Amino acid sequence: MNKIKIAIQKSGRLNEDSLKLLKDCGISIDNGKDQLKAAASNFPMEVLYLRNGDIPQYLRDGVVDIAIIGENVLIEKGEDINIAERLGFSKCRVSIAVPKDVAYTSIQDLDGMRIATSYPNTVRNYFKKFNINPDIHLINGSVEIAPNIGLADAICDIVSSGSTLFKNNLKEVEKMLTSEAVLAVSPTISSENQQILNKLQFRIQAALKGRKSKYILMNAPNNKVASIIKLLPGMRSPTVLPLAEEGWSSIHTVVEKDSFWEVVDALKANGAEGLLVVPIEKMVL
Ligand SMILES: Nc1ncnc2c1ncn2[C@@H]1O[C@H](COP(=O)(O)OP(=O)(O)OP(=O)(O)O)[C@@H](O)[C@H]1O
Ligand SMILES: O=P(O)(O)OC[C@H]1O[C@H](OP(=O)(O)OP(=O)(O)O)[C@H](O)[C@@H]1O
Ligand SMILES: [Mg+2]
Repeated sequence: MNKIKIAIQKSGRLNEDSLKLLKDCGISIDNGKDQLKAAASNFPMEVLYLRNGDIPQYLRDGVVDIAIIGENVLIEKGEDINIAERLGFSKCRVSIAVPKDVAYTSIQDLDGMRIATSYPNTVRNYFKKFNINPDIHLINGSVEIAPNIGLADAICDIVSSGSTLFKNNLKEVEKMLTSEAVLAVSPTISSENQQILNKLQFRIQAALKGRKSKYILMNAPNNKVASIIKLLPGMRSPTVLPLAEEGWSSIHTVVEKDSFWEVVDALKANGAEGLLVVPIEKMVL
């Protein structure tokens, strides 16, 4: 039987969330420890555990059909590779930072400066827009230490909380791009595997939508139901059921996590009682 080959980061920031997403899609992977290749038992899929940085080339060569990869890596070395789905985890940005005590006014200050980075193409392309030719020093890890050891005047690296920059006495001066984990597709994917990808994407979308929403249930006196319903979005419209106690109803609906607390405050102010909040596993619209 034909199987789709997916690349997952072997170890690092993306590994755990990538496997969790497959699990949330109902896909079980027989995972022998330290195996570089594994098969799903209930979905036509084979998993290859690879370095994030190597994945664009494997996609291009058709060694794998799809991959979960940091978008920033595609921007660096996979501009020709399509993104099928944005996955919402491993959010970060790629930025330029300089030592805290350096006065920085604009990007022109970096003309002729040495920049340490693992993302040379990203830096070059960004600086091209400003007509600046940077002196790039390629480093594969611990980039933030470069200015402190006299190796560079500035760095370009991933920033998330900013704590690595802070610990190394650096300040972020240019945000070049934002990134998140994405599902990338090989340009050579076969039509059979494209069918399997469509099935997978359907499941991913249901799992991601479920993560973004909560199911809430509440009680309210019947004379408050109309005003409460006005506050609720719902997938089509909220469900209203009579309670055993005369004059009361139970209202059920789906609320997006981002607006959740504002909605709950408004519901309480409008007479809702006994609110229950339940996580949603999947949402198929
Ligand atoms: N601090 C962070 N916060 C959020 N996302 C991050 C962070 N650091 C890295 N990422 C994202 O996770 C991806 C993988 O990062 P990680 O450091 O695990 O691996 P890597 O060293 O870039 O890759 P490789 O697997 O080739 O060793 C990055 O490309 C980026 O998209
Ligand atoms: O802004 P922060 O929240 O501090 O995150 C940024 C840091 O995270 C990543 O490193 P990671 O911890 O993945 O180590 P690595 O350099 O070994 O990849 C990245 O390379 C930065 O150094
Ligand atoms: Mg890293």
